[in-house]
Amino acid sequence: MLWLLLTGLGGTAASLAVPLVVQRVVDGPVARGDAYGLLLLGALALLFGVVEALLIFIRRWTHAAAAVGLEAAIRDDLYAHLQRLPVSFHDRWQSGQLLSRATSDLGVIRRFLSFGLIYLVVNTITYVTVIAMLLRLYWPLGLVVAASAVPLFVFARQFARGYLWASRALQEQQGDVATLVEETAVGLRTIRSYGRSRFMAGRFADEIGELRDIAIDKAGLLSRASAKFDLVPNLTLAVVLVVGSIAVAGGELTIGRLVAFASLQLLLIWPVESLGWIIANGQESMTAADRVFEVMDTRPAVTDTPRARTVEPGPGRVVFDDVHFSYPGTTQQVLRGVDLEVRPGETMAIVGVTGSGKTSLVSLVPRLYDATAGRITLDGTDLRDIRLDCLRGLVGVAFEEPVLFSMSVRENITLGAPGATDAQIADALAVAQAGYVYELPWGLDTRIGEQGLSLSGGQRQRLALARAVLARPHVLVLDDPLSALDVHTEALVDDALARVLKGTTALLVVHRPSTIALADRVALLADGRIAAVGTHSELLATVPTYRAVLAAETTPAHGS
Ligand SMILES: Nc1ncnc2c1ncn2[C@@H]1O[C@H](COP(=O)(O)OP(=O)(O)OP(=O)(O)O)[C@@H](O)[C@H]1O
Repeated sequence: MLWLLLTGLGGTAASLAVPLVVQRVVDGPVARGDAYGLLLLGALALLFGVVEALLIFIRRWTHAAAAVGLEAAIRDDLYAHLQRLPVSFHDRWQSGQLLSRATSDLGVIRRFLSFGLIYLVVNTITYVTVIAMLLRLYWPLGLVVAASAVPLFVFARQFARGYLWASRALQEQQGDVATLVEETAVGLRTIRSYGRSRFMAGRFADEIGELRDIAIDKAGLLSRASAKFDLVPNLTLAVVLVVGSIAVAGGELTIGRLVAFASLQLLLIWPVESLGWIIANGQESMTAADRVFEVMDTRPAVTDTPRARTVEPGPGRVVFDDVHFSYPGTTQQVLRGVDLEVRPGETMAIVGVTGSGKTSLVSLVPRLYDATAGRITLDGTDLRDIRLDCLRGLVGVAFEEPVLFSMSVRENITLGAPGATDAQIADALAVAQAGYVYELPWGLDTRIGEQGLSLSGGQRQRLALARAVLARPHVLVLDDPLSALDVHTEALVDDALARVLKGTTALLVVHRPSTIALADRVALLADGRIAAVGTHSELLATVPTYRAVLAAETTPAHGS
């Protein structure tokens, strides 16, 4: 950046020197008919020209590395920050808006840092220097040129205000379009199967149309402002030429001085003309920076407390102690005083009607969210007192919606256990009944498509289950991980899973009675509290609500 600035200033100084040489050429060698003097001054002008060209070359050469380097560094910070932000942040934000901030907004900022900002500094210094030189050459005309800054200032202010609004609108709209593209790509099957392709295309056309309209309005603002900016120096030049010629005729000014004056003034045309573009670029990057900082300034809500420490794996007792929970930014109390003890090595099934808060309850264990009141302990230590990376190493999770990344099968499975051997992977795959991966074209090294879309729902769930099991977690959280499996495969997985669950403390959100059989005990969640805890048969015999919940969950699952 320093190189950019120094070469920018050096180049401008060289170009400003040329008119002063011209003045001396006209008033000296040309007036006297001195050929040798002309050659000398001509060579000097050439030297300045060469120096300017060299500096421009260095500036262009260094600019890419500086600007692209800055952009990459900011993008890196933004991505790292997004990883630290809690799940609740991502619940609230459309991914397209994040995408446009990480891509197009950073591009706008880069353009400003590499061009706009440099030209703003260089052009301002050029402007002030030229005005000072003009005042020195012939002050009455110098004052005329200086006064032309007043209308420029007024136009610039008007333009800046209008443009700020338009830039923000354009960037928001770009985010909305990115969101729509992302949603369409992810939901393509649903859109196709409902025959809504044309409807979605129409919606996209509307959004794109709005983007186009804002962009055209914005371009209109810039072109109107540029025309005004253009007019001012050209009108001033006309005044200078007329008044200057009269002054030369009256003997107050030499021709050489007038030529130098006019040449210097021509050097002002570019800084003034570029003003519109620089302001536009500045306003765009200001709104882009605002948008990036909306993300950067969001403090991660789930973080390590100063007391947080690394703990050694203990027996694995998980205790919920009067746990209350509402999602950030909402008033609805999802959990209202949950008391539950999961004993070491025990598998506890969580059962409740749809929307009763089962997923919310188990999300608190790996601290995807923090309880709003009460506490959860692991072997007697409050979860908030365990370092996050340690806690997440101890707790393995598989959710109903399995997310697979655009990587090989092996990389997907070993996400939580990067050093796992092939034998360990084979064991995990066997538990999850996911042996089908060996039949894929490149076996474990097969790259699976975006979100594993080339696999079936059941296949994806089994991979996600293998991933959770492979990490040999101390506490396993399984949120209905078998919902997409057919009855036969589920039975096979259940058998294998039963062996894994034997030695592990587990929380299992389940709907189907067949999976409940895996659990040692069952907790019934109702009205944000644990209404009953016991073995499946105890609850069946003594708790009518339990029977009702299971009946309600079983009916659609078995399609009868
Ligand atoms: N990210 C979120 N932000 C705000 N509210 C949420 C969020 N996720 C869930 N909720 C609300 O919290 C309540 C409990 O949802 P949760 O997903 O925990 O229920 P569940 O028992 O797991 O349901 P299901 O059996 O259908 O999976 C619901 O009323 C839901 O609307």
